[in-house]
Amino acid sequence: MSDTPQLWMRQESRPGERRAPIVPEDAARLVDSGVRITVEESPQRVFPIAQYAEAGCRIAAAGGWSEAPSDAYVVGLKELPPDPQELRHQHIYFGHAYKGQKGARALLERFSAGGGALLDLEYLVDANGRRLAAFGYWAGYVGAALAVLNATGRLTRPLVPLARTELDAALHAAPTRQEAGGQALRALVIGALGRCGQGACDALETAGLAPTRWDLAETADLDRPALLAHDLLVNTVLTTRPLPPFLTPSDLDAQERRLSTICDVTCDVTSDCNLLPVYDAITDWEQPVRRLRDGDRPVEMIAIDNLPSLLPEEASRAFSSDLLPQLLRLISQGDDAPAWARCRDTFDTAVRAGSQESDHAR
Ligand SMILES: NC(=O)c1ccc[n+]([C@@H]2O[C@H](COP(=O)([O-])OP(=O)(O)OC[C@H]3O[C@@H](n4cnc5c(N)ncnc54)[C@H](O)[C@@H]3O)[C@@H](O)[C@H]2O)c1
Repeated sequence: MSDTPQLWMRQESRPGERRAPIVPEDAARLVDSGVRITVEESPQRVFPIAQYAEAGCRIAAAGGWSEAPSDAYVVGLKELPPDPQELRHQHIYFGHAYKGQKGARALLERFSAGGGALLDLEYLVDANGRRLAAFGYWAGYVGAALAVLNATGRLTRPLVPLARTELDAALHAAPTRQEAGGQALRALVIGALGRCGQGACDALETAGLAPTRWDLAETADLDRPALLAHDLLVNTVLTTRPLPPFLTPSDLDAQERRLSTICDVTCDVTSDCNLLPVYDAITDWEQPVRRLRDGDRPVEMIAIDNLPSLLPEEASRAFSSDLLPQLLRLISQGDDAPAWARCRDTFDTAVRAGSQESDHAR
């Protein structure tokens, strides 16, 4: 028997989450490379369990990870269930535990209590701090698609996960050229050179539009009238420091405004970094659109923070393909592999900071 650690892909416990961090084709590649993988059964995952079995994975019951061998890396995407309280494994997923989020301290304490560790996928970065595996492209694609469908009166509610062919068919059918008094819709993507931005531009092109593309150079001296002269705005900017906003509430009352649908893919609504302080809460699959201005010139906002989950197959494939080489390095080098060492350092720093805060509080 091999003494190298194994991967254990758990079931996602969040309702409606159909994505997987490792798709069956990549599971087969890992198995071919000598990696042992156990995959939990899941009624909601978009990839049938049989495909993982065919790939050579061992199959386990949903939730079986808590009994996995201690050296197994437990791989997932979204939050862990509340039990077991003590976490003894190394967990690879999006923990959202380092920015003071709700429940962050309690989660880190669960790891400390069990001797496990969080290898947070958001902090799996290269030497320049660039994310190595991310869902951005499909987030931007879906966000821009929803904006088009909303602006053309084609958005159906509630939103449900779908295949790209269905979404693209809806985009092809959307009357983007007849809207706004017979003129083609004018769409602007800010952050167009980034992952989400590229996805957004591609979705707009699929809908027959030629988006205006702005990134850092174009917003350095913001031309707000030009911004307001677009029907659709898709914001995909990533900023980690507060900057002057792209829009303020008074801009929505401007006479010359053409803007009628905004999709804030970035969704920094409650943070100091929010570049669109014209709304105060995200929207969701049940109620994807919020009206910011009524009357004959309405403005509507879409701000959904789990956009890639709406295209689970494509989003999973892209993410898994990014993650695959990193998993191979993890198995061969452990967390000595530079990217995983960075991840582990981020966790250790957060745990130390948490225990210092607790000491001060005593
Ligand atoms: N809503 C969702 O479901 C969802 C999913 C994935 C990512 N996101 C969020 O989307 C955002 C973008 O993610 P990404 O992976 O595309 O990031 P990225 O780093 O690939 O791209 C960000 C882009 O923003 C540009 N930018 C930064 N500051 C700017 C400014 N002031 N003006 C114009 N452009 C500017 C950068 O140059 C870059 O091209 C992040 O905040 C991320 O958390 C949201």
